[in-house]
Amino acid sequence: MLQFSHDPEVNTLYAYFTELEAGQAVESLEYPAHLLLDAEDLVVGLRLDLDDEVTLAQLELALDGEFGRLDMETGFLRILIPGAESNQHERLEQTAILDLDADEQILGVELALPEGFDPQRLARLAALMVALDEVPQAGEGPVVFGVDEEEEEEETAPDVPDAAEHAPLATFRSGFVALVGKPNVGKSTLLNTLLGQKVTIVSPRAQTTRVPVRGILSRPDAQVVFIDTPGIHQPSHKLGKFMVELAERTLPNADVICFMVDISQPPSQLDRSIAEQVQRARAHKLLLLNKVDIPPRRGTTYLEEYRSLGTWDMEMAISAQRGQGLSSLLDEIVARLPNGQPLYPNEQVTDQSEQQLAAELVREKVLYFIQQEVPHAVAVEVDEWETKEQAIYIRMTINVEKESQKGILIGAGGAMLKRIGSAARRDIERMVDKKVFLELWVKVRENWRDDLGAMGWLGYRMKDWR
Ligand SMILES: Nc1nc2c(ncn2[C@@H]2O[C@H](COP(=O)(O)OP(=O)(O)OP(=O)(O)O)[C@@H](O)[C@H]2O)c(=O)[nH]1
Repeated sequence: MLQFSHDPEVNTLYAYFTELEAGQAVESLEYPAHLLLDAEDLVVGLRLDLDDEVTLAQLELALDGEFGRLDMETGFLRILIPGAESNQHERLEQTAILDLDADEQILGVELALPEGFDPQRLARLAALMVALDEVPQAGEGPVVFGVDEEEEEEETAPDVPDAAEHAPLATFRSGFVALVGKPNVGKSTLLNTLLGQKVTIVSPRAQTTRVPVRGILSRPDAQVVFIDTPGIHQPSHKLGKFMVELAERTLPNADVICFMVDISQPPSQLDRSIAEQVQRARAHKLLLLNKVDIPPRRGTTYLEEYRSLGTWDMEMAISAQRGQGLSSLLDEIVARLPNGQPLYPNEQVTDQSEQQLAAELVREKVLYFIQQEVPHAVAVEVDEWETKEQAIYIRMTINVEKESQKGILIGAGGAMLKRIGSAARRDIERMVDKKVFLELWVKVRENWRDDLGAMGWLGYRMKDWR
């Protein structure tokens, strides 16, 4: 487990490798530390320069996860958030304090941040941040009691009043809102943040979303049915063609189209051609300039270039990841929906079943942990789902296209598959609120992405979307 807390009052970042309770940490050690940074100078992890005094046994918690790596030669312990890459680091002036328990296990680290440190540089850690209940006392270790989910939602999701009581139906609004754009601009992140829960998977890799996913937001005056679409791209196989076709099909039926772009990057040819398609639709058209939290390179903003891609009812700068600008966005969307009755029951949040989402969560972990092309060749099937009183037993097959991909997925001694399985299991448990036993198998289905029969078998069938 990896979690962080930030206490701006004492300008300290805490990283925990286990759930801590008051007084658990009884001893401490000090070592030089560095912040690990990504290409945008944002913190994605930390490095501790350990020495021989620290034994491997003491590092069990720090290394028992998808985040910790120890370089035996240098003694560098690197803690990196899943999916991140770091190519630079920043040495901290003060040594880090490692908190140890009675068994001398290293439980977590306290890092004094440099003076004037901009907390926005911790943005990448957002998903792993927990509330700090109490400023730790020296030697006592940080005190944390899990995430307060309600509080977390309030921070990110816009304030949506309880939908139990409707406005009179004559003034009630409802309709479909398509989220479209090229891969990786943040469409799925936006949907999850708007709904305050995960209904669609997210990854740093392009072409994560494969089929349209509906996310339903109900409030007293309106029901908005968002459609997260696959990123429109130049397809190189039948699966890609299927994904793009499904995304394009949402355009004619949408009441509002949110054309999403990544404002930290200049527009590409793909942005231009998607903008042209959007312009041809009859819907209201909003230009969403996402990722405003990323500082523009050399002060350049691409606002004018994006603006000139079409005629927009409105443009809005947002950060889907941090929830910035989303309340006003929601109001602007609702104002453009037609009068109409709710399309789904109030309590329904998505059209995805738990089984579909669980399979997607497994694919999400593959996208996080495995490099190169392999994740794109993966399709996950649920073979068995048996709900007992206390637990759910799930068996899934991860399909790949080649034997070599199967090898990568399983990893040495099955290590990679284990890693994927335990990360996915944790997420599925959170979703179903039950203990989960997850069994994963890997199977080769040669070139399934170019085989319509196999695609259909794996759930990518055009007639299901007519
Ligand atoms: N800095 C920053 N990153 C973001 C923001 N929104 C999304 N991201 C990141 O951008 C990457 C892509 O996000 P997704 O939501 O999967 O993008 P998508 O447009 O749905 O991608 P496809 O499924 O490939 O079409 C992920 O690593 C997100 O964490 C944002 O507002 N700011």
